[in-house]
Amino acid sequence: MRKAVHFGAGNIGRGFIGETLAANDFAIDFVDVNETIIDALNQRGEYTIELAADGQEKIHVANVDGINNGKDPEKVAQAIKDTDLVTTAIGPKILQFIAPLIADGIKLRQAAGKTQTLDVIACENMIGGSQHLKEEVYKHLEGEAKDFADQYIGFPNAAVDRIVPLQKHDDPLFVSVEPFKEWVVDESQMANPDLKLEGVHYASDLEPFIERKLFSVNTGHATVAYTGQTLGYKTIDEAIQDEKVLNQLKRVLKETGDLLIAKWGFDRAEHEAYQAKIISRFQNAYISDDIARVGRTPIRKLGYNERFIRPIREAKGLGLSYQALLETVGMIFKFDQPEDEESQKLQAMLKEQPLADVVKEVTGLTLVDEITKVVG
Ligand SMILES: NC(=O)c1ccc[n+]([C@@H]2O[C@H](COP(=O)([O-])OP(=O)(O)OC[C@H]3O[C@@H](n4cnc5c(N)ncnc54)[C@H](O)[C@@H]3O)[C@@H](O)[C@H]2O)c1
Ligand SMILES: O=P(O)(O)OC[C@@H](O)[C@@H](O)[C@H](O)[C@H](O)CO
Repeated sequence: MRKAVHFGAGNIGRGFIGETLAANDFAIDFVDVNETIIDALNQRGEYTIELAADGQEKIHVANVDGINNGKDPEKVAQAIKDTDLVTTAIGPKILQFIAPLIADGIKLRQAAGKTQTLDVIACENMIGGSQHLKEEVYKHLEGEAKDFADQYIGFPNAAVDRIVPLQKHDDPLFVSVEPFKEWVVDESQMANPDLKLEGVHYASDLEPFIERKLFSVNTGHATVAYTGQTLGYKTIDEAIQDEKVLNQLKRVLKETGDLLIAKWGFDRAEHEAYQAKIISRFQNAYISDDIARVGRTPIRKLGYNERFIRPIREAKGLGLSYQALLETVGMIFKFDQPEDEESQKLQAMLKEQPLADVVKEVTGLTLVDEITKVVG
């Protein structure tokens, strides 16, 4: 049986990556700092996924265990030494913290003379996720270890799509997921192109896929969250029932759709069908997804290359409309969730600094005037 090391035994980690790896006959070492989840994985060696749809089909994932990287970092490096594949779904901001562990694993492979090529796939909602992880890992490698990594380790970018809300069950491993799933990997960046997973699409160029996903699913999802929050809703399914929210979602998708079609030449009818599918996924009555989750880490979501600012910049560059995107950006600045550290940081910045300075700092943007108008 082949082995995989997966960082992040959270919602998408167990709810999608774990399912796909198990279906491809991998034994999985999940790495996480959540002790409850790691202990449960080690005690049971298996868990259950439920599809949130009519019939509520169950999928069984076996041959799993857990490593707590907070307590046992050496064990993680050893696991990487012996593995066939590394994946992550841990959050873009956390990649820098797991990078030293991956570097240590690469050094052990080098010391053991292990020349079997290995791919490290970051399954995060970000453009260039695996290549960003590579940069972080390389900060902990030098000399021959770097040469070894250049030769034998790949960091292919990826796009992963499946809505997995926060889980509220007695069983800490049970995970309810939407039936839809899409995982795309950049084949051109792979070190081991012979290892292909059933259920994963390998593309020669990931960029159109990741932009289509991030600027449709995630820009749209966040729009429902931020518009919903301003109207007092707590979950995506209840917010989207409000015509004002649905209308804002459609306006935003029209703008990102026009941009994606202009940039990548997508067929308009196909893209509109893709958008309609996304709206129906947000409306899934079997899923109750908290606005707090979907809107989480608003400073990250306001980033220069993220789901709002990048399409705004690019639409402006092409002379296309971005008014609805701009309006949603205005709402992000009002996202005030006591349990979200970034939201609290943003609110504190808004109290302490002039609005234009905050806008510039978080978006890295020169369109400060336009944004301050919609926030103000
Ligand atoms: N949930 C979704 O619908 C979904 C879909 C596609 C992509 N994603 C992306 O996947 C990533 C994870 O999202 P999620 O929803 O599964 O989040 P999550 O919070 O459910 O899972 C993240 C896991 O990482 C663990 N973690 C945090 N810091 C860690 C550290 N330093 N070391 C080890 N483990 C650590 C947490 O304990 C948690 O179990 C994000 O980048 C997200 O954008 C999520
Ligand atoms: O994970 P984030 O914070 O980047 O975005 C929140 C949600 O939009 C996201 O997790 C979606 O559920 C997911 O990307 C669907 O594929």
